[in-house]
Amino acid sequence: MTRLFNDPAAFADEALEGFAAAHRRWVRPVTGGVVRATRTPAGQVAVVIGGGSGHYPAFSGLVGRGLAHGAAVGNVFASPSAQQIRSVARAAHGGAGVLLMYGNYAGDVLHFGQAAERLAADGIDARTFAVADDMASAGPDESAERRGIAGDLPVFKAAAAAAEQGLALDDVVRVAERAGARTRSFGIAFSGCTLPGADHPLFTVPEARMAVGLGIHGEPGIGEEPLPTADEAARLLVDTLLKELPEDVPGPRGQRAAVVLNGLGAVKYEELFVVYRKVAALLGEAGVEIVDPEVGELVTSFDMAGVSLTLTWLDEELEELWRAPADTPAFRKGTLDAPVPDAGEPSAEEDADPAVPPASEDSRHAAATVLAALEAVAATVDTHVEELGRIDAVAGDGDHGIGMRRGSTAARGAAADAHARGAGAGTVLARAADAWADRAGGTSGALWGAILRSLGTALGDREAPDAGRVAAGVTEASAAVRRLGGAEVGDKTMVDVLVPFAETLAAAVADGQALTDAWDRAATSATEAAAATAALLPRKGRARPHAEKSLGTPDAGAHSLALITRAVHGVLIRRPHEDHPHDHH
Ligand SMILES: Nc1ncnc2c1ncn2[C@@H]1O[C@H](COP(=O)(O)OP(=O)(O)O)[C@@H](O)[C@H]1O
Ligand SMILES: O=C(COP(=O)(O)O)[C@@H](O)CO
Repeated sequence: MTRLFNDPAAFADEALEGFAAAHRRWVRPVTGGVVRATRTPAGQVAVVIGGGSGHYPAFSGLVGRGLAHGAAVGNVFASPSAQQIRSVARAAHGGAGVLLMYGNYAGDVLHFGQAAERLAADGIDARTFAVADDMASAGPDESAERRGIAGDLPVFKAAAAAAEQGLALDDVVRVAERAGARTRSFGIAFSGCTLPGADHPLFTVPEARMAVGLGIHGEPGIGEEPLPTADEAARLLVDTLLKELPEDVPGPRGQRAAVVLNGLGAVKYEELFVVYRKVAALLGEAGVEIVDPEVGELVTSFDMAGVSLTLTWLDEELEELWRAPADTPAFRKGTLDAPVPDAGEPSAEEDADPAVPPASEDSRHAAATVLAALEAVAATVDTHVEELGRIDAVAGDGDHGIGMRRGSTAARGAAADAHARGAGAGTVLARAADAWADRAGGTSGALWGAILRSLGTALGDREAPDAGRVAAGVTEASAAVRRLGGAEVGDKTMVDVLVPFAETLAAAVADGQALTDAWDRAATSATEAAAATAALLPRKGRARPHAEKSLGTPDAGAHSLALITRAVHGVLIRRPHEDHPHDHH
């Protein structure tokens, strides 16, 4: 249970604010997260890590000398937005490039990838690396699909220590890749976490049972077994990790390994030590030499009761990097001179109030309908916020409603602002797109940003947005989401709704139907397609490792998209004159 909070929607921001206030010796707040209190030395690669809130000390607690140069922090269990990441990276940059590091989740991959592109456009050499250590989330033949859990720590540390040694960006990336390839984790859980403001946990485990193969977002385990003793738990963790060694490790005997026994939030340190005692004995029996073990809370999931074991198989270089000193709020090793905080550069803020480009009267008129549509989107998301969270919690992380509400509310606000300043339909949509992606983060934030951006580009600020333009915009939005997320029809994502919606709309418009009627027909096909996702097995995103559990429940993002198309139709009916904007002339 998370008991102490104010407005749940403000929880992540308020936690970050308090964290920064409490750790001024190490960090200073910037837009989107924190950076080291000390400036990144000129010529040193900056390692910027990040992810959702709710995992402390990941990610902000790992910022300091010897570890990360900055951390971008998203909302609860949602990746930070590309804009947040870019802002943190610009503040952390020491002139020698940036390596962005995060756990392998759809939202993080999308936003960190976009941030790297924006940094490149700013003239900063930026690379990305996703940690994928969790053995439970995909088999060895699909190891690139694995999610990142407590293996984040040794992989981040290897790369950051390499940066601290002065290695060039290419070499820091090489070290990250090598540490990632040699790091595996596996975990077990006894109860799920309860998000701030929620009244029940994201999952429960029956009395006297344990979930095997945990995630760090309240995803249920992939299996269930009787509750073990501490020694049995240790044996399960060690045996699982020893079953899959990296390609270039022929056997455990004689190998040296960094070991992390991680508590997820509600397992006592004493319990962890009882388990560790047996972990150490079993690894010793297998002939593994343990190097600088860490036992404690390193990557958590609010109050989830669970524990995971991580091994990084060391070579000479990785061992030196693992043992190198570090001084961060939550992770210290060896000794470093006292840091000398400096004010650093002012954080790289975006132009807060960019001018609105000129627009034709037709387009400004259409912008009022666009604003009404975005108001209807925010209202329908608000009405269904709990239902969306519930659907997402069946096999995902339960935050779909929260993320969609943050995004759609921000989009409505930005659209209203742009409209009030005389923007055309294209600009209103473009501003709404940026606000949605920036405020929501997460997978759906990135994808909804792309949807609104595509529509905005198609409508523009000049021509009257007739049915043909709207249909072309929706078709481009469908292509953009597939391009960005890599999902196709049948993968059980919003793509299963977006594709039939776009195709039905385009076909009806090509048949000569008015926009209102064509949209009505397309929204009906969207509703049917969303319901049909219940029968699918997820092949992308958070729900993938829990494929069977999701059978019978529709995809959350597919469902929210269908609700939105229907709500927008309500606006088109109320403002049918927008079907025929030229009637005014
Ligand atoms: N690769 C992808 N392509 C398109 N849509 C995706 C993809 N991965 C996930 N989704 C959609 O995103 C929805 C989840 O959105 P959100 O709650 O923001 O996710 P997360 O919490 O994983 O960031 C899913 O229900 C699905 O419809
Ligand atoms: O949940 C996280 C990010 O993944 P999404 O796909 O955006 O939900 C975050 O907590 C770990 O970075």
